[in-house]
Amino acid sequence: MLLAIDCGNTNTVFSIWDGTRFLCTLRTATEHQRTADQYFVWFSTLLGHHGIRADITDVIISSTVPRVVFNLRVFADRYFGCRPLVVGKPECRLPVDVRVDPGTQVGPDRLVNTVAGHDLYGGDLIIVDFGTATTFDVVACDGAYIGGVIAPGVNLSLQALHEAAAALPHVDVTRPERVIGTNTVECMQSGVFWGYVGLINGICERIKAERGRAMTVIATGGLAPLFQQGDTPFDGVEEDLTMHGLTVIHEHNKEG
Ligand SMILES: Nc1ncnc2c1ncn2[C@@H]1O[C@H](COP(=O)(O)OP(=O)(O)O)[C@@H](O)[C@H]1O
Ligand SMILES: CC(C)(COP(=O)(O)O)[C@@H](O)C(=O)NCCC(=O)O
Ligand SMILES: [K+]
Repeated sequence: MLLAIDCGNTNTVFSIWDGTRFLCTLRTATEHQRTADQYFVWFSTLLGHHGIRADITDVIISSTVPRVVFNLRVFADRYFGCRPLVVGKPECRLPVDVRVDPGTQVGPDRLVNTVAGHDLYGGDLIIVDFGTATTFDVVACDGAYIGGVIAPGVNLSLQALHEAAAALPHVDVTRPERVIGTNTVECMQSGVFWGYVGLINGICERIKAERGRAMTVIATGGLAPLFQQGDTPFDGVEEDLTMHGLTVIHEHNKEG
């Protein structure tokens, strides 16, 4: 069985793939100090709690935080006796091209999303991923990653308002019915939600105009379903897009 690990700047997600389906998905905060032993205590406790017996033989990691990779490598080696595939490292081959400026380091999560999007949808794509940052990945019809957009994440924007302005509280993102708020919380929620809807629409329109063609827009990340309710141009929402991409990349590396 494959253990796929997707480490973002906020959360790290572990999923066990048995070749047909994901047996479970576990989420923990990303902390670079966490040791291999700490990962294992947490991981094995939760598997026990869910009554899952998993015979893990392979591990694949995508990490937007380089410092956590060392301990995740030790975790794979010590507890599953395997050398993990790490997306973005030269030994991990991708089934798609990456066409960006020479020397550019593309976030591995964006490469994984590209592979998954191309596998599931084909064609020209825009992939919107709501993480710590909100990223737009542009995928050509042959599956190549050809660039994109990085915008501040939704929660990061709300957090920044709260931290920078003494009178603004911490609020959660939600879809306000009206644009005009009649109290501070509603005003902030409107600014972030409807502001973000404008950002998503505007960027997708401009990408399509720049490419001069129709494109399929896929959204992923925890907040994708929320924004689907806001006049956004999503043709599909795929909550497990990154995990799917990790299984495709693992398979591709096994093949040859
Ligand atoms: N379903 C959800 N509802 C509300 N907020 C969410 C949801 N899923 C994730 N978030 C928030 O979105 C932000 C980004 O989370 P995540 O997608 O895990 O980012 P990353 O991949 O960068 O670690 C975090 O602040 C997280 O708490
Ligand atoms: C843009 C990101 C910070 C998004 O990461 P996330 O929000 O998933 O933690 C990450 O993909 C990254 O660090 N990228 C490197 C720069 C680039 O992709 O061009
Ligand atoms: K992510």
